[in-house]
Amino acid sequence: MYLSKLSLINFKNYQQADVSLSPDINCFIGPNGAGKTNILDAIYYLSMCKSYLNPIDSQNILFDENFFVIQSTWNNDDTVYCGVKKGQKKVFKKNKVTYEKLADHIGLFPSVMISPYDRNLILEGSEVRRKWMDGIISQFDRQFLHDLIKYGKVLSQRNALLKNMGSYGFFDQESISVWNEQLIEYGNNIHAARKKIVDDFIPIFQKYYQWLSNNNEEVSLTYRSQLFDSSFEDLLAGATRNDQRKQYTTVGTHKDDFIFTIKGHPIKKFGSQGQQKSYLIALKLAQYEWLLTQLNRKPVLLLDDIFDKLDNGRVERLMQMVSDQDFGQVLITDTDKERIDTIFKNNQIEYKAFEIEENTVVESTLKTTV
Ligand SMILES: Nc1ncnc2c1ncn2[C@@H]1O[C@H](COP(=O)(O)OP(=O)(O)OP(=O)(O)O)[C@@H](O)[C@H]1O
Repeated sequence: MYLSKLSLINFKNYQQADVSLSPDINCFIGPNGAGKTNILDAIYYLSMCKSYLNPIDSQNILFDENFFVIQSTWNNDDTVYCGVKKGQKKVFKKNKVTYEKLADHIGLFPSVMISPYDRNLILEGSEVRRKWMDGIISQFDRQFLHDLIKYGKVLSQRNALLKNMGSYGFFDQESISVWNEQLIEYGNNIHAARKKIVDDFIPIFQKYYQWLSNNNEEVSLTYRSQLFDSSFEDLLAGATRNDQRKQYTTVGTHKDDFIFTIKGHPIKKFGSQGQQKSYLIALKLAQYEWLLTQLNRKPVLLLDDIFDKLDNGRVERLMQMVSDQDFGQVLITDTDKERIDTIFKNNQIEYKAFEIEENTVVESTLKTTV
């Protein structure tokens, strides 16, 4: 699965851009703010029907315009179209046929982005990590996505009821129990799916981290959930008073977390910047391998600003890995032409280069040949 052609109209800083890509490695080079990440984000849109960076579609329209269009050709054959117009519903088409539900598109043109914004996975609260893990599962497990949406709806109804009862100063266990049943059903399914993926995911993730760090450091990932300690029924029963007092649901899978550690300690506190970055890259490469296995198609790998904070050994091992045949199409951004050229020449890797200047993408003459 690879993207052969990409055309942008009024997407972020691009009034118009047309790019013909190599099925292997593509590098986008330009100064800060040139629009390198925006190219990767356009591809992420085609894959996931949304921006990786800005969830508000209309804010991805070029300033002072009222629509954007992203068009693409995949494997020189399939076309995918994304159109956003202010005040209108987003339109997605595959081979000129409009999707009724965007969810039907997810998983057909998979991609994995590795970006400096992934730091949030380590630094922020548990919600970011749950969303990331749930996003992976949802790409191949429609039932999980359904259960997740239902769980969210039931949870907000239950919370609204608790708040309502709190403000009127009464508590009716029977009304609450109506929601408990559904919460338990969907919650147990979510827990089982998260547990399954983590069990399978850990060895893949560790394999990539070992490779990157040259077997130097031991890392782990643990799924933490209240459902490991008690059944959901017992948790809810035990939390009745607390829920009543706090006026929201204090137990359940919406409290789950994924704990990231290095040498047995939280990576957030005890990992260096390079180790944290390596950890995130290994997580995302594991995500890549996982999706490839589940979807049976190679995702496009989007590497944004990947070289920053990594030592030369890790950079070289990473580039050797992604240029290997296990990976398909790769897009890389960097500010430094010389660095790109040196890394690829040293590793005898061929690539196609693009330079970005003044909101224009130009195919570069820079190209290494093995
Ligand atoms: N809706 C928009 N309309 C016009 N320009 C936009 C819009 N959204 C973002 N931009 C511009 O896009 C540019 C940022 O692009 P991008 O993040 O792709 O840069 P980059 O080349 O990756 O930079 P860096 O090397 O600093 O990471 C900024 O100049 C920003 O003003």
